[in-house]
Amino acid sequence: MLLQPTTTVSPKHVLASIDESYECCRQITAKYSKTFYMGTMLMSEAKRRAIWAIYVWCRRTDELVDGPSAKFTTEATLDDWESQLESVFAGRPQDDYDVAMVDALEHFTLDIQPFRDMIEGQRMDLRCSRYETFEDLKLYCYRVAGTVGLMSTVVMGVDPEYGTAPWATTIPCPIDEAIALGIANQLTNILRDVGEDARRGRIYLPLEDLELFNYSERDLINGVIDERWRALMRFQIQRALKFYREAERGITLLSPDARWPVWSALMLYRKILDVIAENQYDVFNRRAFVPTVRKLLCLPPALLRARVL
Ligand SMILES: CC(C)=CCC/C(C)=C/CC/C(C)=C/CC/C(C)=C/[C@@H]1[C@@H](COP(=O)(O)OP(=O)(O)O)[C@]1(C)CC/C=C(\C)CC/C=C(\C)CCC=C(C)C
Ligand SMILES: Nc1ncnc2c1ncn2[C@@H]1O[C@H](COP(=O)(O)OP(=O)(O)OP(=O)(O)O)[C@@H](O)[C@H]1O
Ligand SMILES: [Mn+2]
Repeated sequence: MLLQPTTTVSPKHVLASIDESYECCRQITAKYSKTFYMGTMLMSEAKRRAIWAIYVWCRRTDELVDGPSAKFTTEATLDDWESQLESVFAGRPQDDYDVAMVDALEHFTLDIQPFRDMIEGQRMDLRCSRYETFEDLKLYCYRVAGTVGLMSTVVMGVDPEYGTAPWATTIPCPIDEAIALGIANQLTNILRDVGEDARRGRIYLPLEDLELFNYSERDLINGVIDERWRALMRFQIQRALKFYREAERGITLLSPDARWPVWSALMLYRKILDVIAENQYDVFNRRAFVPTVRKLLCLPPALLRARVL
């Protein structure tokens, strides 16, 4: 599936209908991410359609710096993509995929800022290939993934029950927890893809952490797996788990029909960390992969937690 339009849309071009556009977004979500698609299948129709539209917008943004034509992406490409985003928020779709986004924006009051922040995260990928400290990496993770948490939370909604307590003046919104789940997912993704990224000349693990474990950039590029590496990886996994724990606390505040999907997405993604450990931290030669059966096995415990926590 080609995610970027090949031609500029002329004013006379007839765009896809709303239903066609959502159907395209559904198919792309299903093709690119079984984990998130499975999560959306547990939501109401309106919510899941909006999440598919957002997924496709995020996937297209990511493809600009990560996809097959990434070598042609410049700052100007991202500036144009940001202009297209402004058009979508002004209710003017520029291509078939935008149609669903414009419709989703009519149903949910999404803020444009997280979308802009994600594009800024992609600019970081153009400008730098190393992160000195964890604080630097955390900003990157907020931009490319914490933002997804903010976007999704608006669609999923919070439980109105929390606003009915006599002392409550507003309904609490688990913003920090939503960002934490994005960061946890991104850290997991970074650990899974260490080898692939190194082959593309990119190191996301903070250099200060490499130094702490006396493991050099050269070791990483050569894929050296020894006790230093395993200790470094255990440290990274523990850090990701802290973000997952913070995220867990926010799920109870979400609208009841969103809790199961989010618990499932959390458990399914976190499983990747278990697989990395089962693979003896070899993220250089093998991709940590959670088989579909194991993913399905996560669904009943996720339901249980969604009901009782
Ligand atoms: C179930 C649900 C609500 C899912 C949200 C689905 C969604 C809109 C996902 C967008 C994902 C996307 C394409 C982002 C672009 C940047 C990127 C690639 C980020 C990485 C995602 C993983 O994708 P994948 O494994 O396919 O990676 P590869 O490209 O294959 O390498 C990320 C790791 C980020 C994903 C972050 C989230 C899904 C945020 C999760 C947070 C919430 C749903 C908020 C929950 C609320 C509370 C209160 C906890
Ligand atoms: N950038 C891409 N270009 C083309 N196809 C892709 C791309 N990314 C993923 N895919 C397709 O999507 C499928 C699933 O991708 P992936 O390896 O991310 O696993 P997944 O089962 O979707 O898990 P997750 O939901 O955790 O990402 C792959 O088999 C691949 O065919
Ligand atoms: Mn994927």
